[in-house]
Amino acid sequence: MAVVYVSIGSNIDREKNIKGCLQSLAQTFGGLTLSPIYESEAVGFDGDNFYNLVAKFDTDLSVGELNQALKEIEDEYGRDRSGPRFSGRTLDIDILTYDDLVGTFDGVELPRDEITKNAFVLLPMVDLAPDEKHPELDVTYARLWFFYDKEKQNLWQVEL
Ligand SMILES: Nc1ncnc2c1ncn2[C@@H]1O[C@H](COP(=O)(O)OP(=O)(O)OP(=O)(O)O)[C@@H](O)[C@H]1O
Ligand SMILES: Nc1nc2c(c(=O)[nH]1)N=C(CO)CN2
Repeated sequence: MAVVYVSIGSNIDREKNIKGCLQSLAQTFGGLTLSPIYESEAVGFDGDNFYNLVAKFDTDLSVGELNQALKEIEDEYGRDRSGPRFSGRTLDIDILTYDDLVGTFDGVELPRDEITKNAFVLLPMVDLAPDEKHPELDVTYARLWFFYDKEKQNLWQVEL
């Protein structure tokens, strides 16, 4: 069994899509541990605010199989892959870490570099695993958050 952390985001029909995503993930992978949900402004493009969270679960799937399974869940929620990379999205699920793997596996870069770049990924990761170490940097997530430039992004916790 591998322990996986994934980030989940939506800025179109976001409450419905996030709730549906969590149901589908639970159905496919069993028990999930969830961070709080955060709202933040769209980073990188001018669009509606996002909801984001991080989920932790166990899986026997390989990295490639997991990536495929997550894409199928994205597709269930009407993900349109034809638009520009930075545009509104019904549902985005990205693998952040898979055990302590470092490198590129079936086209998936691990750990995902958004962990250290975006508060909407790093803060929910800190909520779930403050004392765990980032596999590549060998520094705890709590420490990464301590050094994160908090001016860079405004985000606030929401209840669905
Ligand atoms: N850590 C990762 N998690 C998921 N996909 C990854 C990762 N690293 C690389 N990839 C590759 O990037 C592709 C992402 O495709 P997708 O259609 O989800 O793009 P996107 O969601 O528009 O990009 P992003 O999620 O970065 O905004 C995946 O098929 C995968 O091959
Ligand atoms: N706040 C926020 N901004 C984003 C997000 C996201 O999940 N949250 N995802 C993006 C593309 O993956 C681009 N910008």
